[in-house]
Amino acid sequence: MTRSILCFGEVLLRLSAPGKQLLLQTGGLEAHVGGAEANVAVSLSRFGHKAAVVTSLPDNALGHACVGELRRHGVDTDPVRFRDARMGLYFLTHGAGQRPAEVLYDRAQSAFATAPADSYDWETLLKDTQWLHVSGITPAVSTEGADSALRAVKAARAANVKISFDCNFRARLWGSRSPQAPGILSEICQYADLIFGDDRDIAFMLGFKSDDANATERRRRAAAMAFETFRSLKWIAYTERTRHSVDTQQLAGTLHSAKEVFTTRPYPLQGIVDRIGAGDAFAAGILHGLLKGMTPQGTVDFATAAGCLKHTVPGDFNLLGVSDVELFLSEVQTDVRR
Ligand SMILES: Nc1ncnc2c1ncn2[C@@H]1O[C@H](COP(=O)(O)OP(=O)(O)O)[C@@H](O)[C@H]1O
Ligand SMILES: O=C(O)C(=O)C[C@H](O)[C@H](O)COP(=O)(O)O
Repeated sequence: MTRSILCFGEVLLRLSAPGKQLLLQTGGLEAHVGGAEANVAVSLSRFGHKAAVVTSLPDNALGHACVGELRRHGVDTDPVRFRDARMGLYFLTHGAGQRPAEVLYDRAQSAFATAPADSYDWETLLKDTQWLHVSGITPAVSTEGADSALRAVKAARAANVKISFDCNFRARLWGSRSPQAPGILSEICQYADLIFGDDRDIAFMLGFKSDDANATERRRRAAAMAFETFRSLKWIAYTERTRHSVDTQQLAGTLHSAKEVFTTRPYPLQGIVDRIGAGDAFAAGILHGLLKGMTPQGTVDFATAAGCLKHTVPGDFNLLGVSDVELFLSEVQTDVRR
């Protein structure tokens, strides 16, 4: 049976301070499996698609526990490679009120970051696959990651597999390699059918100043420049977050084709439980719509609803299914379903 999507990237163990506590305030840490690309795979699997993850993990209890967690949510982990190297971690302190969330990475020299680019046999891995999903985090983690991501998208293009790329800019990961970032990210975008990225990502990659005061106009101009520059590109999608505080925000979604723009209304987000992974939930929603042949408006509505709902689920993964998203979109007011 054809696989809907292969997601390539680092699977991370996330260690977070409980509730709204500061890191190590009371000594406890909650563990969740995460990582941008794994989040997309889990969400698509929960939406009923055949999703697989390809990554490199340590050949120890941590690496095997991560694989077990992905499998629990129906993700195919056969392509996962195990190596004798460390687990990539990130520490998270949730935000509250006027205090933003804080991510502390501890992933240098991880099994994924040090995996040589020839660790992955893309020709075999991409067989019978409709989409490859990669993100800008992989080239940011190491030169090996950058080489691997480029090899992956080139192989996907050669095999006629569609390419989804989430720009996911992470300044703290690029570090001293940041001058190389625009060149590497835009080379990957040359192969992409679908990009998740807004005007900031596009301006950064193409090296222009995005200074139009009107945000909508700024995003539309940037998208037009991306369609002109990246010749394989068919879709650009992003969310727009309006922050009143860390706990009270609004989220709206946009999907551009080369000729048209589809947007949603801003949805209020109240009592946010966990905002990490909302971008990945949105990405999975867009991919779900494209895989299902939904209309562009239906696709961005579904994706934005999925992104909103992720804010209610603790952990990196959006574990909600299609019926949960449809209930959200129906705007039926209920506090208990029974
Ligand atoms: N310094 C930056 N340069 C270029 N793009 C950036 C920068 N910081 C963030 N971005 C991009 O802006 C977009 C919004 O980022 P962010 O506000 O962190 O929200 P989200 O969690 O929805 O990705 C993302 O697509 C991200 O890649
Ligand atoms: O930063 C990384 O390297 C990670 O992969 C950690 C998180 O899982 C994703 O960053 C979630 O990203 P959002 O969906 O944009 O909140």
